[in-house]
Amino acid sequence: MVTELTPLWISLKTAGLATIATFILGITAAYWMLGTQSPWKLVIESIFIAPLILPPTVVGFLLLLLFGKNGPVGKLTAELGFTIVFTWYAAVVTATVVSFPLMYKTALGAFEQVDRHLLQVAQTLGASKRYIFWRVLLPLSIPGIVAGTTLAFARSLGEFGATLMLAGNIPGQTQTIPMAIYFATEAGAMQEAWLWVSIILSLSLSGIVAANMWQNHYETRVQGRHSPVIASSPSAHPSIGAVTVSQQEPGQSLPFCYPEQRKNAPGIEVKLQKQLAQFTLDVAFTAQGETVGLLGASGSGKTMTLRCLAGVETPTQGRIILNGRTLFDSQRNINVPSHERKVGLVLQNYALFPHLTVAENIAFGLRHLPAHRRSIRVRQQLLLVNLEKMGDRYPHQLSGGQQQRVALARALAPEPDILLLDEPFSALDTHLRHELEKQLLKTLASYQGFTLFVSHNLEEAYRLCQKLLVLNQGKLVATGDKQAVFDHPNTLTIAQLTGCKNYSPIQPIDRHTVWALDWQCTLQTMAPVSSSQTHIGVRAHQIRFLDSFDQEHSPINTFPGWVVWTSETPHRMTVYLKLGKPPLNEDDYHLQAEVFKEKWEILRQRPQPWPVCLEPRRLMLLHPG
Ligand SMILES: Nc1ncnc2c1ncn2[C@@H]1O[C@H](COP(=O)(O)OP(=O)(O)OP(=O)(O)O)[C@@H](O)[C@H]1O
Repeated sequence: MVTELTPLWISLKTAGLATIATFILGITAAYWMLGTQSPWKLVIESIFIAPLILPPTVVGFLLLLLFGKNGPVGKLTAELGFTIVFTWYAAVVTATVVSFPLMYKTALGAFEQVDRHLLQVAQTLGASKRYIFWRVLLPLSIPGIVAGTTLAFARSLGEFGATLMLAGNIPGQTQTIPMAIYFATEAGAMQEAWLWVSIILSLSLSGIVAANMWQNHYETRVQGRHSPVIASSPSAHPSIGAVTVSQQEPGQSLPFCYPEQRKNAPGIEVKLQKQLAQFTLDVAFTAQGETVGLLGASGSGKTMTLRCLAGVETPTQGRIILNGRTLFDSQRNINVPSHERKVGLVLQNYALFPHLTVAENIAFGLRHLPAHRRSIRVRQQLLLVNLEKMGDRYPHQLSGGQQQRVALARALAPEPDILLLDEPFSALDTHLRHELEKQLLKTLASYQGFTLFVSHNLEEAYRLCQKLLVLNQGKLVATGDKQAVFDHPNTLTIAQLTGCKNYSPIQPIDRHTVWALDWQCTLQTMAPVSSSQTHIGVRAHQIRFLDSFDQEHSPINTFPGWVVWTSETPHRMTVYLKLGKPPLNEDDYHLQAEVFKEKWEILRQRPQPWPVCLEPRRLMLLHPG
């Protein structure tokens, strides 16, 4: 049996060209779909997917209407002096159309898998959409795209029905392997049919096996590789080895100092509203070259505020002015894109680019610099965060604390006007938190811009920031110097959000005396009581235990207190107390007091009740809300 091999070449030629076309069209369509807000999105998506679910003969029929001599494309090509129908080009067209949905869907799935935070951070590092596509989105989608390309090739190779209708079965011209199989079987030439079946099976299966093997290999390299998977342009890869240590070494030479408010530092003025389906953010504040803590319960709008400042979220209305530069103004229709805002963003999960080394991550925002200066800056940033030996590592080869420092170095490298830190310590253990807090303080000491630090942790915010903003359900309920915010919370909500655990409704008795309804006691206050104040509060660590109880000579606001139950931490004891009379059960308590363990060891020896003093200067009179 001598078999003419042209079906093999025609199949390879048409499938190869169709795969190239599908690759370009599928990725372009997927990328467009990823970013579009078009109301026709669903309809367009259905059209993209249709060739996958329609019978091939229907696809062929529709293509015939389009490319036939009376169809719009057919007429156009006729005018240009050629026809597509019944040529091998027609086989390329049909193979492209039927394999397109596979490429499109797989590429879209791969794009959607890429962590959105990576793309947002890339924007804040000054990268354009195009740069982000080539440098972040595409490299991170490679396994999906390879899978899509393989499937598209296999599908193109196997296309039969639509090709038969549009290209026909012309031996030596349009006859592909599937047609050769069909017509060999029809003619009873089973050996020939078997040969073609074996060829197409080997081609398709070996393609899929090769793609799977490559994918496994790729994933192994991504999880534990030592060299980049995707070759990037040399300009984007600074050669940090070329920099000598005689360069400035900020990490070593910087004297440690608390980041004082910088007198001549530029400022930020923020007034913004963001309306969401179930939530409204409404904040206004100003700050100048200082570290400001943004405190608030979960869901109070801290991250949303940060996102609006970073430009990855558009406020519904308002104004953001940074160093005299308007970043956003709804009235003047100004919305500076994220990549032009000069903001540094450090997220909870750090969002390091997993396919780039530490040095490449830091260099990401330094594309505008010439290679040697970029290399120096990367080196400086590595020194600043004490990671000078880690430049060649990949993020997965770093500990959580090291990753956090890389994220900080990356955000600071382009010298942003504003540094936004979204709970950067939340993923770390207590020891590391403290270490990195010290590191952050040192780093911020050399940073001239304004820092907004989001945290749930009151003590952390207190240690790191000079000024505090307290958010409650989307509204700023307190702003000001941290000590003032903690000492004079003003409202019940601020007291609670700043960690006050003891509060009771009050009835005023005179200008400096109230009846605390929940605690069942009369209290003298240092501050005068106003009629609009509805509650009184005292912080747990400010409750005093006196040595002895003397009705005559005890300080004012001293009451007998019984311990209801206790809760222990490594260094402190929380003591739940009932004032005035013994508790009925373990839920019957008035106050929580916190004492160090040493004090507790002394207290616990004493007979109850203990003299509990709520000093007038420690009592906070609170407005509602
Ligand atoms: N894309 C969104 N669409 C609709 N609502 C959203 C969206 N993003 C956030 N929200 C809502 O906005 C509110 C504020 O969210 P945000 O993430 O700013 O809170 P947060 O204070 O940072 O909370 P946490 O401390 O838990 O991170 C929440 O009620 C949240 O459900």
